[in-house]
Amino acid sequence: MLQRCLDLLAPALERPGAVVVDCTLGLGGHSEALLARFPEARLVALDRDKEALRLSGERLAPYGERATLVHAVYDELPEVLDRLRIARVQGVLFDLGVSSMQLDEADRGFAYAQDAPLDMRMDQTTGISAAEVLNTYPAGELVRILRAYGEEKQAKRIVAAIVREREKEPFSNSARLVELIRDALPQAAKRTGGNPAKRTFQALRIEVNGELSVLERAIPAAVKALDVGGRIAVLSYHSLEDRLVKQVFAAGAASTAPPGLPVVPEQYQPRLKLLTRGAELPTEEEVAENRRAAPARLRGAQRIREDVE
Ligand SMILES: C[S@@+](CC[C@H](N)C(=O)[O-])C[C@H]1O[C@@H](n2cnc3c(N)ncnc32)[C@H](O)[C@@H]1O
Repeated sequence: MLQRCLDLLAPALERPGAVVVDCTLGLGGHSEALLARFPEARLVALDRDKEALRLSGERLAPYGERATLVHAVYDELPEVLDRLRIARVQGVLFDLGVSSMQLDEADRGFAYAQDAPLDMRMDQTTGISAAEVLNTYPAGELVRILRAYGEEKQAKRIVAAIVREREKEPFSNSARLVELIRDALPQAAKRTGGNPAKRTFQALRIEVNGELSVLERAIPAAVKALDVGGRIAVLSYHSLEDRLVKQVFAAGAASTAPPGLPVVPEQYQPRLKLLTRGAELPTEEEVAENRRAAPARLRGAQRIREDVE
């Protein structure tokens, strides 16, 4: 889907002095593709994970001053652009979720397939770990998180088992949680939806990193940073993220005029034009090449009007 992101952003970036922000640098694959495809553009790339910045810094070193890498959470985009004295940008890309590096490095605790300390913080310099969430949150709060962020139908059952177990001994590693979930679920629930621990792990990761609240602030901030004509592309990997992106784009693309006006004045006109019909999905070939791309959803929009303050 990288190619489609690049095509979607292209009309805004094929000009001298264009600035594109990669809000989710990761290992720098998308950033490198942006620099290669748009030779006249400057890249600003953010990641909250210092290890990602270190690795992609080496990868992007050949691009010299065209690439500026910043350790930041993506809802800090307005402050980052202020510091760099960049007033407006022509493109923004989000490739949400965790990177393959984070999943593959067992000791980060994101993967349910390997035993590791239950950390799950993307920025290991701040915040609380997944183990602390499991060991300290009240049962009702854990049920809410599993339902809201994991869409886990068996939340009550799983949380009852967690609370029972943590009283005997606090959680520290992933294998014990995976085993507990497998034992807690009824047979029928185990047969559907892949690994039974998948939804709980997703929910914990979202809670630990405050992912949805950060995204809720970041997408409108990114739209606001766009120049008129500028474009934004967002790749999301679960329905909660995609729903949020869809809502922000739909609100921007709608007129805010009160009903009954014969002519819609400028301040009520839409600020965004949608560039994708619904969400675009990966092709069969893309999924065959990379199984982690299977749940991807791409949405794009173009800024077509200034805000009227
Ligand atoms: C799916 S990966 C991006 C992979 C990247 N496109 C590449 O080509 O390697 C998502 C990255 O976004 C980072 N990330 C997730 N949430 C973030 C946030 N709120 N602020 C900044 N970075 C974030 C993660 O640390 C991770 O490195």
